[in-house]
Amino acid sequence: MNTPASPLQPAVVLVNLGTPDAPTPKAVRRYLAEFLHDHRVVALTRWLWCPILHFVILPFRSPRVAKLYAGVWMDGGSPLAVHTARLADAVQREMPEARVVHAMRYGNPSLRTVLQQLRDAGHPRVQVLPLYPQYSTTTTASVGDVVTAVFGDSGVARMRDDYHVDPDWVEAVADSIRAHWDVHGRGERLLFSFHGIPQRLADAGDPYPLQCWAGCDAIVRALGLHEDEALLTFQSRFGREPWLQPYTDETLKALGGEGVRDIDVVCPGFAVDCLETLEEIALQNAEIFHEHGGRRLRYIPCLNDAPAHAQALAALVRRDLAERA
Ligand SMILES: C=CC1=C(C)c2cc3[nH]c(cc4nc(cc5[nH]c(cc1n2)c(C)c5CCC(=O)O)C(CCC(=O)O)=C4C)c(C)c3C=C
Ligand SMILES: [Fe+2]
Ligand SMILES: [Fe+2]
Repeated sequence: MNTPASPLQPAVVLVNLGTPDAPTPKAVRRYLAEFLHDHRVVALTRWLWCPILHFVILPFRSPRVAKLYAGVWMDGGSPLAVHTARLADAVQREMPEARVVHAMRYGNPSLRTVLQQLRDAGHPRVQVLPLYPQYSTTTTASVGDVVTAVFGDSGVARMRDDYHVDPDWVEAVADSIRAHWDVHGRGERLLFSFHGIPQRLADAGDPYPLQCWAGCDAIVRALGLHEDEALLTFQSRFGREPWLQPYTDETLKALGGEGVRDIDVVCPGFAVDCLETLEEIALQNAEIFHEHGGRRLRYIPCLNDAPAHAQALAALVRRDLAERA
């Protein structure tokens, strides 16, 4: 937290998922252990899940995933950490009237610690914005758990649930796609790839897939695309059960086989670039597309700390704070 503290100001906390502190098996293991112990992420009973996690997933996944992180690591750290910090700085510049900080649900800076510091500093209003445009019990609700644990029902802290069809955000994403087309040219299709969740959770009422569809629809309309020019898929499967479909990798294989040569991919479920966009989409899925006959997969970066992104988020937070004034 690098902004001078003024307890009378409202505080704004931008929360992202979290990421390892280093691209090493040890740091990745520590991060995955915290992440995958969260009941919101894996709800299996602990006597069943803990042996699988401690004896299979953590020992085997950590060294493999550490190599993937090493391939996208930036000078200042993991892309998710660097871009989230820069985004918080950009929102702070848009909101001099508030103290804007960022926190991570897993890893550092720890959400619990950041919230405790803000509570102890006596900020009268704390507005929490999870950097997930679409609500999911696996992500947004987990942030809510920590907010409730720290602030209880004091009324000091409030959290926004989603912003998947916020007009400023939709326009910022659409503008970033247009700007990318202006510089790099336009592929035959625009594929929207969102992080998946288990299908079981959607069946139980998690609104996440509906919000992905609604947001995608709004962006497609803002771009004036025909329905058959855009596709929506889900990436980042984890475990063996069915996740939301269609899957991104399977769709790219099929498109390559159908003779589609150039494709653009955008990931509006991710506020900032991270392992899942820079490695899974821009590297792994680009290779899959090539292997199946595609020529070029152009990845359109996340909004990151673009001024339009910071302005859209600042406007959301300002509205949320005004409702409580
Ligand atoms: C954008 C929203 C996200 C949802 C919904 C989500 C659900 C979800 N994720 C896992 C398992 C993993 N996700 C991992 C990385 C990761 N996930 C998100 C976002 C969402 N996850 C982001 C932004 C990232 C990247 C973090 C980074 O450091 O860059 C990982 C770690 C990487 C790996 O081991 O593959 C796992 C594991 C589950 C199980 C889940 C819902 C049940
Ligand atoms: Fe455990
Ligand atoms: Fe994830």
